Amino acid sequence: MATIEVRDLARAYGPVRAVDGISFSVGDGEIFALLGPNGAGKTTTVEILEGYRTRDSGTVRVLGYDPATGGPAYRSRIGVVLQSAGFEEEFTVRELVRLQASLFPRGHDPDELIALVGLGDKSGARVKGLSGGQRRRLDLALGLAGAPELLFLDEPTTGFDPAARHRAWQLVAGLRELGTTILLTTHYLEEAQQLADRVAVMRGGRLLATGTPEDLRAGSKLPTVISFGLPAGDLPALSAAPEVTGTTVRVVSRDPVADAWRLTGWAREHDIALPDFTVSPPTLEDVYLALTEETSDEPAD
Ligand SMILES: Nc1ncnc2c1ncn2[C@@H]1O[C@H](COP(=O)(O)OP(=O)(O)OP(=O)(O)O)[C@@H](O)[C@H]1O
Repeated sequence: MATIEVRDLARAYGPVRAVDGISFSVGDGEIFALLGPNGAGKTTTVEILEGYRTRDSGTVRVLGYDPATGGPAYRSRIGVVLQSAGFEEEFTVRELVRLQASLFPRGHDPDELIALVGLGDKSGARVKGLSGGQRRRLDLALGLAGAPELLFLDEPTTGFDPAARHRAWQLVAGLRELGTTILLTTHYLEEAQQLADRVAVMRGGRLLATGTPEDLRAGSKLPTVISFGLPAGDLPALSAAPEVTGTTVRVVSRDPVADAWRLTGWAREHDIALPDFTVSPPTLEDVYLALTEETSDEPAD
């Protein structure tokens, strides 16, 4: 059974159709990323699923509950990591995590959790002395404190340095091993590509595409780009005309396997170096940009 089941969900604020009839489901143990530009309707959707906002129409089932009426029984089974939780600044990290864990029937061990998010050496520090990235890690520890079956992660690594981001990714991957279902929103496409089993791209309150990152890339029809340092000698015929910028050659290939084969064969035959030879298929970011730029803000009915 799906952990999250959303059918024809809609919510307007006055004339703004923030969520305009979307349907999707998230399977048990799946990591699902909701992507989209500012104002796409992600937060509205997520907050309806969390039970913090009302909907105008549509059906929503999460862990078998309707979040609008699930009350404390529902809330005790989910974890929420907000973009900017307001903390009690005078508390220490350990005090806050202990307090949060004590609110749930089967909370995690606070010290283990603090170590898990990499705040072990800050356990006794007051919140007011934490850096922005350390606060986000504390957000994560607080979201996990109740050992939730379903975790809502809203832009979990905004403000993280690269090492902290990789740690957070490992942490989320570890949660997957534990079977936690995760609904993630992020503006980092690499994060979605790394973590998500499936992604949904949203804009103007609607879903533009849903699928695995690989499905979206394969379905995008975006080209693979072959690039290399400008070699001596005339290049062989390729599926598209090479573009030369400075000392770099770029081929927006229509047939990457054949072009790579022709180029490498030609280079070996003539003993020519192809420095930095790279074959780059479209990334999730390329697909996302193509999807969201193609579509106007006001989808026609
Ligand atoms: N409480 C509100 N009152 C009025 N309009 C709102 C309210 N909350 C959101 N909106 C509007 O609804 C639309 C969707 O907003 P939402 O916050 O759901 O988008 P988002 O995808 O989460 O954006 P971001 O990436 O910036 O967080 C926007 O046009 C926004 O201005």
